[in-house]
Amino acid sequence: MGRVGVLLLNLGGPDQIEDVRPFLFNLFSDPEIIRLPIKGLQKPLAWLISTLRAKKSQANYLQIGGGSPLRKITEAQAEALENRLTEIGKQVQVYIGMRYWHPFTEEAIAKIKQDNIRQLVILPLYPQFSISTSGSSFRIIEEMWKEDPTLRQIEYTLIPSWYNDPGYLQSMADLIAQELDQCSNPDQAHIFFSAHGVPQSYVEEAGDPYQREIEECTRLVMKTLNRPNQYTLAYQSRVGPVEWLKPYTEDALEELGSQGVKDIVVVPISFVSEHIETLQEIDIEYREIAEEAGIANFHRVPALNTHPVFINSLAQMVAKSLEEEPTTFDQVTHPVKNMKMYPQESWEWGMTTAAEVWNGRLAMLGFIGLIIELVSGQGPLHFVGLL
Ligand SMILES: C=CC1=C(C)c2cc3[nH]c(cc4nc(cc5[nH]c(cc1n2)c(C)c5CCC(=O)O)C(CCC(=O)O)=C4C)c(C)c3C=C
Ligand SMILES: [Fe+2]
Ligand SMILES: [Fe+2]
Repeated sequence: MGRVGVLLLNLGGPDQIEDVRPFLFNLFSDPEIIRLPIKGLQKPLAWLISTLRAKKSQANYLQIGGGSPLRKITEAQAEALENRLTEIGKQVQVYIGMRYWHPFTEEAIAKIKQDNIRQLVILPLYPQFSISTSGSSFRIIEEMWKEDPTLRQIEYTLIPSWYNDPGYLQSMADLIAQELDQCSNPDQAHIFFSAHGVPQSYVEEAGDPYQREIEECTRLVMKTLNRPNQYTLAYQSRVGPVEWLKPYTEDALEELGSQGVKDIVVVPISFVSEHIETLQEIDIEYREIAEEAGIANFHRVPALNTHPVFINSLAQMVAKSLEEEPTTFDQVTHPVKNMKMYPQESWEWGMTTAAEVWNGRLAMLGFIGLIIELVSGQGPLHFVGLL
């Protein structure tokens, strides 16, 4: 057996404030994030939205020190995983491939080639699969594989999602229990799972398994926790004009407040590191909404980061995956039958409901409106909440 590697996939985040706009441009250039029916519109629209959104997004990053902690945390996770793998007798090199910022997935793959890795485990740091996250990363890797015969000589296995892994569930339950025990009346506190949202159409039209995996994951975390607390699942971080998975976090908080709930413990469930949506959105924005709704005691469970039980669970998944038969990307970029990744034949003008909806949306926004917005800073994108 030749050299062995693990490729950790993650989203990436701006390291400093100047990175915010180009980071947003990369994000909105991804057809798995904004699904446009015409390829040629993707880059101009990404340029427009990233330029218009940059100010608001920068203000949020400034509230958490001017950049995302994601790179440092992911590096610490990679190092901890490598050490744990060594302890269990596996000599493995761990690489980090971010989708929208440094170190990019392309850079990681170049190093993997250079280091002459013969066997590779591809492990997204997203517990649940979504077309918009793991799916998008798998797609660009698949494209690199198709174009490069040297890469095709690497044997690889891929772990599409691991929301039901017992070690992961245990580490989540441990952190929740610790936070509950800081409440004055631990059994009375309401556990509030806040998952990152996706547009409803991903689940309903494109067959994204994300919602099902999130629901199953929260159920399993509660089972592992084995406490009598009530719990709620809601979805945060909606952007843009379309409907996202419901209930929205802000609505669910208000509802709990009106029911007289006084203590909540918020659990970020779709991401394993601290990042802008835990440190800014939950800790600042949602805390304020909760307090205004009368929820006096707002607790938040920290992200897993380098929790030893969690790192060990990743090491065990890698060790198990190394024993498995090598796979092919097609098996994995389509973990669910009939799930629609981009590009697809049916994403043609007027051919599908999705395309029709987009035709309507684009017509509705209108390029004139976009120009008004650019010049005045006020217009349709403000109105629909993209900015
Ligand atoms: C499982 C987690 C995530 C899903 C699912 C997801 C889908 C998704 N996101 C956007 C738009 C944006 N996401 C942004 C930042 C961001 N997204 C995630 C995770 C998921 N996104 C993380 C962890 C981060 C932050 C990284 C960091 O800097 O720490 C942003 C930029 C920030 C902002 O301006 O608000 C946007 C925009 C869409 C449209 C989408 C599903 C289609
Ligand atoms: Fe996101
Ligand atoms: Fe956000």
